[in-house]
Amino acid sequence: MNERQYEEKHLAQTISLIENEDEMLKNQQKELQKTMQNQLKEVTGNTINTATEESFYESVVEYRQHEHELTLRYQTAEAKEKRMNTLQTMAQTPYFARIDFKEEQETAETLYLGIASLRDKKDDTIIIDWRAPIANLYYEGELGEAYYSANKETFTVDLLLKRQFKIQKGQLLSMVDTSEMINDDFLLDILDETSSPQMKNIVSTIQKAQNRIIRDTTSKYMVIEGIAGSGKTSALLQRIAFLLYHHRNWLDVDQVLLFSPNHLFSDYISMVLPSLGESEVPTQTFTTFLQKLVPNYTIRNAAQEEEQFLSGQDNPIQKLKNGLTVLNQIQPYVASITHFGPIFRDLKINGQTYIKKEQIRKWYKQTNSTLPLYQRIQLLQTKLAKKVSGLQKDEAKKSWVRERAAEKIDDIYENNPDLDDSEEKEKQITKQVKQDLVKKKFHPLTRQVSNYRFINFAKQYVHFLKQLSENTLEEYGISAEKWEKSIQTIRQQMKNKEILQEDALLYFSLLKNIYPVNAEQKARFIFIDEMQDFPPAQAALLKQLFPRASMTLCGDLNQKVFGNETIVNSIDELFNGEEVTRYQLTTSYRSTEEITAFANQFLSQEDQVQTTARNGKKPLIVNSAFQRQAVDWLENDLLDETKQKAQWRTAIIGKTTQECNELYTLLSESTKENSQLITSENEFMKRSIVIIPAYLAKGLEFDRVYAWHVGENFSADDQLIFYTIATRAMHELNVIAFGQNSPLLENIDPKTYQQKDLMAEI
Ligand SMILES: Nc1ncnc2c1ncn2[C@@H]1O[C@H](COP(=O)(O)OP(=O)(O)OP(=O)(O)O)[C@@H](O)[C@H]1O
Repeated sequence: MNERQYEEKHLAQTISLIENEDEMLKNQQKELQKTMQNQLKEVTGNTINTATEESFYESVVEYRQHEHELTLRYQTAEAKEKRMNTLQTMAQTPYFARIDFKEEQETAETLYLGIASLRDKKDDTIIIDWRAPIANLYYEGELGEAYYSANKETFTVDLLLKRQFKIQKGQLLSMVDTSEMINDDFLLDILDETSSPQMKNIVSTIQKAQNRIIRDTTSKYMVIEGIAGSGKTSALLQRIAFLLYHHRNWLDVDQVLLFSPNHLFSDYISMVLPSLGESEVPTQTFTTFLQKLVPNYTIRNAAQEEEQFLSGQDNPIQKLKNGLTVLNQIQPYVASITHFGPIFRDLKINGQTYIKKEQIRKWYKQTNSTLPLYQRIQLLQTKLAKKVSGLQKDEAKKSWVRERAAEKIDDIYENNPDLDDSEEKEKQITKQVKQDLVKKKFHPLTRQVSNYRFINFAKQYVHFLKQLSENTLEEYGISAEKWEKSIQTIRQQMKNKEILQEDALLYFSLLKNIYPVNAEQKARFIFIDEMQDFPPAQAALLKQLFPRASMTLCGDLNQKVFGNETIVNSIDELFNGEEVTRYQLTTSYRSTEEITAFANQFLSQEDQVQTTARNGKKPLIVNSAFQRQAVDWLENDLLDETKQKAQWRTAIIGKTTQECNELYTLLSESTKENSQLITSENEFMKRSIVIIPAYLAKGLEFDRVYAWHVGENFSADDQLIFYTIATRAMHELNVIAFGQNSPLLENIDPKTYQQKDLMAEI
């Protein structure tokens, strides 16, 4: 038997083991639904009959033992369900690599690496989880002396073999032995594959630099910077899977918060964790997160709206609020109002005042003045609750209550003829009815007290904004007049129960310092993707809310598409004095060398060394005389589907939604049928050709990209937008220009692209 035949046989045996375990768990699930007694009787019969490979179960005893071990391992129905999902994925691709090694005097061992572990009937390990410490030998070890660490100890082994497999649908397609890193051809093979509407995992080809990020369990705060397509998102998701495994004794998916820039992107990455055998971690945008904290207002996220992204103009007020300056002033502000107390409001029912704000302030002043504001407010709340209950007692004595109660009692006795009509019973019922009547009337008041609505938060927020120093405003170039005007707008918005995201954040932070807000404290790991578009104030709030949580931030300053204040420049201030581990990823796995070289010319940052993994065609710039000619060329080119291109996913990326809409109307009916216009983050990519504006395309990737209409609409300041568009392409990039020339394309090196001049063809 040669090596290939050996591996094929091993693969078949492994798949049968997987199927057997799956079968066994399925049966266990069924049995769980029956009674304990039936279960005991039936388990043996059922499951043994279903065993497909006779030799597998040598005896009932052995089988029962194995079953017992499985039961112990996957105790709950939920764990069984999860394991069965994993087994289904494993039945297609049980493993992707094999390592052989020898530990000191021991005999050589062979381990296969997969998305989860698998044991045979003797409980011997057949497949090891890629996240197990020893699996690191595959990602980092070289043949010969190699090391791995487990439980803070380092073990030396003699690494004898590293073999990679390509297995699909249970079939061994190829295998290759490699000495050092993951074999280049193997990686290239994977990178050459066409893209898919949903991101794939990279478990079989994780690169050394990515592996360090994924397996870092010591850094509390981590910042990953890297060029477009260097696998930041991939590493981040693999890291989540790794941490869920590493901390499996206590970490649950609901303790992981994953922030993504928009819903379209969330959908794109949603299958990665399930494909690794993990439950999906619900991805959220910061807006949806904040909305839960500020439920009384509808949050508008103008920062992510297209106009702003396109105008490229900074909105100084928004910039100021999204930075750390204003947020940092909340605590001192709250300290400054503690003596006098916050702005109170009358407690009213239907316009009638029951407790005046002046009275509330008096009671506030009686609370212990050495305590911080939020504790004094808690004491005040207790006092108010008592007062409201006193008011209720007084109310119960009023004539309307007596009259309504008498009516009710008549009704009660009429409807319940058998009811005990003794004097005592009637007295008891009357008391209850009176109480209920008063309670109902006072319900709005009790709610106001329990929700701390005796404080006028909207007014307080406005007061906070008003006292911001002129110096602070000046720093951001904001005149006092402009500031005042913006405050008026906020007032109006809040009256309409609306609030801008940057205000909602500050408003919530203010609330949090005035009374004890019950925000969920569960998060232990926070992940932020595309951090270049995540303002510092947002990260700071997360840090305040979850002080124990570890944070992983990743992004690329070069793909900053919103003209906002960015976290990247505030890292030092944000993590003031705390250690932040920084990682850099400098190889692009997405785009070919040619596309990367072309796109790099639009970078504004001082750059790191960059490498790429693959080669392809140079990007093509198509110069057309007018729009119709450009559309015709585009439609023709889309039709030209050679065999390879037939499977490709294509994006036509416009600078604006408007331009995308316009292009769509110019397309022929047949092109329209085959393509999908995406203009909102709430849509999903369904077709293989999408027409999409730049700000929605960030983070996504396509086999082929057409940058639509790169003319005078792209100014010299739009470099980063253009960079983001160009780096969405994996294999082919076309830049379609018409109208006046764009200053962007003026100074680029002619050696980095090919050109097609349609004007000459007229
Ligand atoms: N180690 C790897 N093995 C195979 N493919 C990889 C590897 N690392 C990254 N890739 C692939 O490269 C592409 C880009 O990865 P990813 O989207 O994670 O990069 P990114 O840095 O987040 O990009 P962007 O900055 O554009 O958002 C994906 O198709 C991903 O599968």
